Amino acid sequence: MTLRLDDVTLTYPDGDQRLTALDHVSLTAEPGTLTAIVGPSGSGKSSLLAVAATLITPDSGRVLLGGRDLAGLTSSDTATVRREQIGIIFQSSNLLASLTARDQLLVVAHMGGHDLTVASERATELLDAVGLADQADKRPHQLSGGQRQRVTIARGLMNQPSLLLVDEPTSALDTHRGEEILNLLRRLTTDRGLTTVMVTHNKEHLGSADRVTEIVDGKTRQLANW
Ligand SMILES: Nc1ncnc2c1ncn2[C@@H]1O[C@H](COP(=O)(O)OP(=O)(O)OP(=O)(O)O)[C@@H](O)[C@H]1O
Repeated sequence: MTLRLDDVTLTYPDGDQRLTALDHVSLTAEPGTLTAIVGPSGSGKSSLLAVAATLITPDSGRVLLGGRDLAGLTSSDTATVRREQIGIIFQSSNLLASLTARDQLLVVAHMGGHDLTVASERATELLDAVGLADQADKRPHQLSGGQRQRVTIARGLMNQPSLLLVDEPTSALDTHRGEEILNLLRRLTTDRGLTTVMVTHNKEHLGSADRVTEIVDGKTRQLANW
């Protein structure tokens, strides 16, 4: 599904004033494409992801998913959209220490009230897709950082989202493992027709992106050559 942010402004309380985190931001991300968001610390990248994830309602402007304006939805409908259509891969992956890779995925299906037989097949398929078919019974401490990030990505895809939001997927990884994760995200985006929006600090990763949007002081601009 296409994600569209249309003239979105978001402010936070800042003493007795307001701090503008997103300043009339517009952005369109299409299915099967990977959009990278770059910008200095504090420029509004995480705020942009949080708005796209429906976790924060902007002060003004519209967020549309598949042409549907999310502002008109009740909070319970918004939660349903988030659960069924949006996969979120945030920096602190929050894998549960006591669960195997496979159970990290199944717990998502369990919370979503999904048929567990279908979920089990899906977990097997996803662990295979991220290259962890033979690591399914390992717990987080038995996996490398790159493998843990793969589990997080597979978990983010468990509910078959159409929009995948990713915050700094390689921040804890060395260059080689980071590249592998980028390649994986690129492949999953293409193969599954995902609309992927990824925040990254790493300029070397931009080659994998279809579009690169820079954000500075809450204002976006699309970079030339993308
Ligand atoms: N909950 C909040 N309350 C008040 N101000 C906030 C809040 N969250 C973020 N901010 C401020 O909004 C601005 C944008 O923050 P945001 O986290 O979106 O930037 P960022 O580009 O993701 O930064 P980083 O790269 O450091 O994670 C910053 O000035 C930040 O201090």
